[in-house]
Amino acid sequence: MRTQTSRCFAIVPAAGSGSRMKSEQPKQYLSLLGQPLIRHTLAALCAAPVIDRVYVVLSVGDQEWDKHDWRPFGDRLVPLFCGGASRADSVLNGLRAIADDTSEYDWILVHDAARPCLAPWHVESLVRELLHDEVGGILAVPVADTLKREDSTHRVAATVPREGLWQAQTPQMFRNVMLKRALESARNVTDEASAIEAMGLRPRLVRGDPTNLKVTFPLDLHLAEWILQHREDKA
Ligand SMILES: Nc1ccn([C@@H]2O[C@H](COP(=O)(O)OP(=O)(O)OP(=O)(O)O)[C@@H](O)[C@H]2O)c(=O)n1
Ligand SMILES: C[C@](O)(CO)[C@H](O)COP(=O)(O)O
Repeated sequence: MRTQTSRCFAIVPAAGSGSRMKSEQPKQYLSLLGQPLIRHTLAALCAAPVIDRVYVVLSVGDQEWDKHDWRPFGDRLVPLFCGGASRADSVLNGLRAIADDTSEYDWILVHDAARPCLAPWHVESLVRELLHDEVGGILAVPVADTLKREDSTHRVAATVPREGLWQAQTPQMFRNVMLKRALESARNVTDEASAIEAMGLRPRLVRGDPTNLKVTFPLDLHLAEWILQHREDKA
């Protein structure tokens, strides 16, 4: 799955505050099956043979990282204390921080710290589908529900056709140089693909599944727990 000229690296933005979780701790450190949530995320990425190294972007003032033992991951895991004001800023700061250790044509897989249920097959499908792609792409799932647009009174203004609509997930995989250029000129993007699209390019959609959920609201923590427990039961 590798080419001789380019390697794959992961960047994990983990400098958010998790305001929608309404918890005292940043959500990436909340306990999930007895471990910090982010540990599940990093373990999944560090276990992927196709990924050379995992860089985790933490906020400059992170008080939690050093309270945990990360030695089992060895030098496959590198913390960078350079998070920014937005997710896009954190990713861009991370890319700048690793510039000397990566080449322009290496692949970068950006994955939210807040998606702890990443499975080996998610990473394998993404890399297999995109390794020879000119643009890169993202994991995503087709929208399954009927979509409604609201009016100002919370009544249905319209039913929006869902054909061709997908929900973006992570990892999002792009060439180092292209991603850096895209994020340097991007404004208010919530994912890497949006920055690439703004350059006139069209990222590929690689089908994932809903188990790779983002922990955003308190209920999601319970869903993530259930997913991981049942996946472990199957192993
Ligand atoms: N300035 C920021 C904001 C977000 N993130 C990271 O981006 C990922 C996805 O963002 P989201 O789920 O929105 O996390 P938060 O910004 O922490 O949550 P909220 O929007 O509820 O505050 C998370 O892993 C989060 O830590 C980041 O690295 N730097
Ligand atoms: C990148 C992302 O996970 C795709 O679904 C998502 O956009 C990031 O979350 P945010 O809440 O928009 O920061």
